[in-house]
Amino acid sequence: MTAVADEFAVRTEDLGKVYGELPAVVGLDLSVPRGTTFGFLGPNGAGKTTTISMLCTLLRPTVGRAFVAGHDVVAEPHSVRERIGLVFQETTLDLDLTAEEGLRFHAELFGIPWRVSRPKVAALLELVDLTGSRDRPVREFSGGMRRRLEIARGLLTTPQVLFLDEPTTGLDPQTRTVIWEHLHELREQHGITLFLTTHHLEEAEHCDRIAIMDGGQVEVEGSPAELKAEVGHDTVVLRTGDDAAAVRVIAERFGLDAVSGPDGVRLRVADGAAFVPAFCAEAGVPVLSATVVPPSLDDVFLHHTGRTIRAERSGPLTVNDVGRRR
Ligand SMILES: Nc1ncnc2c1ncn2[C@@H]1O[C@H](COP(=O)(O)OP(=O)(O)OP(=O)(O)O)[C@@H](O)[C@H]1O
Repeated sequence: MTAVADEFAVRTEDLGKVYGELPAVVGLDLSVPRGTTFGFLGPNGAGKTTTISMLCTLLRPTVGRAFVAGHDVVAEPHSVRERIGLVFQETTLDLDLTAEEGLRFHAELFGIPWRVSRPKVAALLELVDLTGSRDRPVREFSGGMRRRLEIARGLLTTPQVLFLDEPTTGLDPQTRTVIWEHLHELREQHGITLFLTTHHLEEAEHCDRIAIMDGGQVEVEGSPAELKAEVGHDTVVLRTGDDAAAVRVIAERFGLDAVSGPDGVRLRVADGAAFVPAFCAEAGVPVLSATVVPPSLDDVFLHHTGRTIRAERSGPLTVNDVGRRR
């Protein structure tokens, strides 16, 4: 353990994992301050689960080092395990047990007797709004209730860091909002560090900082606001009386490329709010509406990787891909 590592909930140095010939995670250097929410944003196959598995001591790194709550994941796996909670992508709840029985059983697995865990179980069920359903079998729970119960289970051992792999995947937007309310509450009340992976842009917006991961590498890291500001352009959508003429004016007077499509004329411009009145003054065609859209995290992803997060990789990553990208 080092003093530097201890300041951070998670810290990695050149961490990497190779599966056979496949470099799934390459050269990862991360420092996540305690008490913050950190998100790994990337498409399927980016290496997010592999990273989280190494940090949780479930997978041995091929190269590099990682410290969680100040402990080395390879040299001190037990110390790491004592300080973390996990919420996996796939549900691992026992569907035949009631919510309360499941939590009690989990606490006993960690050697915590019922007389000790009982008040904690009650408080956690309350935290995730499941007190009224504590005696119902989990089989009867909705996806959102199951996920909330898994979050409660991840907290039973009072972790310093809670790892969540795709915490709200497969849930409807309303349930996602509820789960995020619980996660924010957790952080406020207990100062816990949340480390999550996601390929949902809205989920990434909840994080203090995100790392955009693609092809096993972190492309860029920062707060969602910083990353969006760096993209440096807005998207403007115009509805005009003559879209073809509007595209010509934009090219001739402003030197910008615009495209005309079913939703109107669309272009990228550094400052959309300044462009719209300037265009209206010069247009020479009626402007029916103008919309300025600030950059989204999808634009950030596109900016750094050359493709949208929704686009899947066309095939598995190879050693040559990584060589080219480095
Ligand atoms: N046990 C394994 N053996 C071989 N290759 C693996 C193994 N686990 C993952 N991979 C490969 O490593 C790469 C990264 O996978 P990983 O599951 O970490 O990505 P991910 O970003 O979590 O994706 P998803 O969002 O789909 O969960 C992928 O190309 C995947 O096929």
